[in-house]
Amino acid sequence: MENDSNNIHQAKLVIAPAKSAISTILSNLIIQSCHRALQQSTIFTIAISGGSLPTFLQELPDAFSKANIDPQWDKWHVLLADERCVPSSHEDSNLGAIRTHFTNGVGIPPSQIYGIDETLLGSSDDVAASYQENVVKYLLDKKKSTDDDGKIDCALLGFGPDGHTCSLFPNHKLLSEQNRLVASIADSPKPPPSRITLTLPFLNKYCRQIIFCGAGESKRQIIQAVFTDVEKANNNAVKHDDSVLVGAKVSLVVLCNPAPYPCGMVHGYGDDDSLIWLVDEDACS
Ligand SMILES: O=C(O)[C@H](O)[C@@H](O)[C@H](O)[C@H](O)COP(=O)(O)O
Repeated sequence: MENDSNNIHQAKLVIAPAKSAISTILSNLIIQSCHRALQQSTIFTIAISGGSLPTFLQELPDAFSKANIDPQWDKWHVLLADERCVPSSHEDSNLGAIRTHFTNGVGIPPSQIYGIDETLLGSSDDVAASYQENVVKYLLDKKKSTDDDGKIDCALLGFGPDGHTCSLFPNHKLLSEQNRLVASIADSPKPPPSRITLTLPFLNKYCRQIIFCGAGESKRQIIQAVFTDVEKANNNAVKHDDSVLVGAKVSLVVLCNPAPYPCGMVHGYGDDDSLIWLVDEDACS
C-alpha cells in the first residue's frame, strides 16, 4: 500500500448512464484535451492502455466530425500505457488492439504511434529501457521543446477487477518503483506474464490528465474501495457541461489514503480535471 500521508487527492467521478455512453463521453473529453494541448503546443501526446479501453475509442473520429473540429491527426503522438511482450501482430498485443479499434481508421502518421522494439523481445528489461529512452523521454523532450511544460497531455487507463492499472498489480514490487518511467514485469498475474508498463512516478509526475475508464459490475468493488465515500458522492455533485459529459452524474471524490489498489495510487497532477474516473452505473451502484 502507498502511504502518501501528506496529501489529499481528489478525482472527478463521472458516472455514465450506461456502458454505451462511455464512448461518447470519453470522445468529448479527448476532444477537449486535444484542443487544450494544441493551443499551447504543436503536438498532442496521448497514452492508451489495453483491455477494453481501445474499444471505447471507436466513436472518436465521428465525434470530431460531429463537433466540426479538425482533429489534426498529423500532430498526434500515441504511446502505450503498457504492452505485452509479443509482436504487434499477436492477438495479445495492446498496440494491435489500438490499431484495430482506433488508429487504423485515422490519419495519425504510423511513425507517431509508438510500439515496443520487437527486435528486443528476448529481454523485457531491454524492451522497457528502450521504450523509456526512445519513446517516453523522447516525447517528454519534444513537449518541452514545443512551448510546453513537458508533460504527456492525456493518459487513458483501464482498471481490472483486482485493482490493477497498466501492468501495475496489487502487492507487486513495481509499486515501490521510484525512478524508472517505464519498467518490465516478468510475472504478471494477468496473462501474458511478460510485459512493460508506465510506472507510478511517470503517471503521477508527467501526465497532465489521467482518465480511467471502466464498465460493469466486476469493477464495483474497486470503485467502492478506491474512494472514501462513493455513496455520498451525490452530495458533492459538481456543475458540468452536459454537452461534454452527456447525461452523466458528476461528483468530486477523494482517493483513500493509503491506497488499497494500484489504480488508487494514481493521483494525477493536481488541478481540477487532472484525474477523471469515467464509469457506468453498473460499476458504481
Ligand atoms: O494490458 C493490459 O492488460 C491492460 O492495459 C490492462 O491494464 C487493462 O487496462 C486492465 O486490465 C483493464 O482491462 P479491462 O478494461 O478489459 O477490464
